[in-house]
Amino acid sequence: MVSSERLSESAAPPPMKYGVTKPLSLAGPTEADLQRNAELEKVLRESVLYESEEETARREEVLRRLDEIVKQWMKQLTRQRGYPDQMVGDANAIIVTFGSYRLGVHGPGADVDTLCVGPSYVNREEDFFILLHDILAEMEEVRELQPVPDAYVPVMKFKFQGISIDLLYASITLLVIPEDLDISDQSILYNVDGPTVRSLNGCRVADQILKLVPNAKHFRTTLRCLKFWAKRRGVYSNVTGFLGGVNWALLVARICQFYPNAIPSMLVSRFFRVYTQWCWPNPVMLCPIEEDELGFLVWDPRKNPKDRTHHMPIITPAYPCMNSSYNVSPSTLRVMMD
Ligand SMILES: Nc1ncnc2c1ncn2[C@@H]1O[C@H](COP(=O)(O)OP(=O)(O)OP(=O)(O)O)[C@@H](O)[C@H]1O
Ligand SMILES: [Mg+2]
Repeated sequence: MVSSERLSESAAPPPMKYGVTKPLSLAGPTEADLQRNAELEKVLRESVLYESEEETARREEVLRRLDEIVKQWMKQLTRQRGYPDQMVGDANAIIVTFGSYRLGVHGPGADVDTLCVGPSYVNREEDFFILLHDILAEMEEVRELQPVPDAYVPVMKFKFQGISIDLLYASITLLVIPEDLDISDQSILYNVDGPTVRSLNGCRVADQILKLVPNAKHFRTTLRCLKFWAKRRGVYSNVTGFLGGVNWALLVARICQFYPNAIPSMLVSRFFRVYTQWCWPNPVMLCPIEEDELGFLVWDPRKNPKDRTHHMPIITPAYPCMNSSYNVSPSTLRVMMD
């Protein structure tokens, strides 16, 4: 005889699949979990992990100003190049955010990662790093302007009204940039060079992460908590071989996929349960790695010998998928596992 419990189990629809495997558990919170969650949220609030309303408003104002500045720069440049009036009228550039600000997990004083997207006739080397640089250098509100054109991801760093900004530039194969440009669309990568793909990648990754988690609010609270923990434990830093913002975000997002109905207090404990048992270098990924249709290098240890040397692969979810934690060494991995 089949028990009624078994019967109802087999009659239920197959569980919704998030990511590359089925969930590990569909359990929701118990009373005790709800109580622990309220305590967790209280601790996060008391630890000043959230910025004030005033700071939020200031960041928004700074982003509005930046958007105005790049739009003016674009019009001025289009006019100087002698394009017809209609094209000057249509000339446009947009500012989009990525990183922790875009994910909604930035704390007080965090930088804002921004990308300016411009048309095909406006380049990074001169138009961005010389013309826009000089416009910014003249402005009262801009301090500590520091161009880094030769970085793996070329960037202009500065403070705008006291807020730290990382500004990247991507010139795409359009003559006019629409205000509602969809950066997630793969066609944006046609005919662009490596630094441009890498510059667009941050926004594409942030968008994908938010799409691939079952509950963005729970994801955010859990990530805030893990970032707080990692900073206190001294393991929050990409450059020193530990994990940075995007790596922690991907690890937490995968836990959210494994436990789609869990709330942050449960997700934090499952995080440690899963990753203390994880068999590295098995990769953590939020979705299957797409084939390299456009010819950009994607993470593939079967094809690329270098990818076989990665100790803790945490794969980005937007084409071209890469390992975001190539800096981790056996010793930093051991420290994090301990
Ligand atoms: N190693 C990396 N691999 C892939 N993308 C990266 C890497 N490092 C940075 N990025 C991209 O640049 C963005 C900004 O990096 P940043 O170090 O400011 O992290 P963050 O997520 O914004 O966290 P934080 O709150 O510390 O600023 C990341 O979210 C990610 O999209
Ligand atoms: Mg950042």
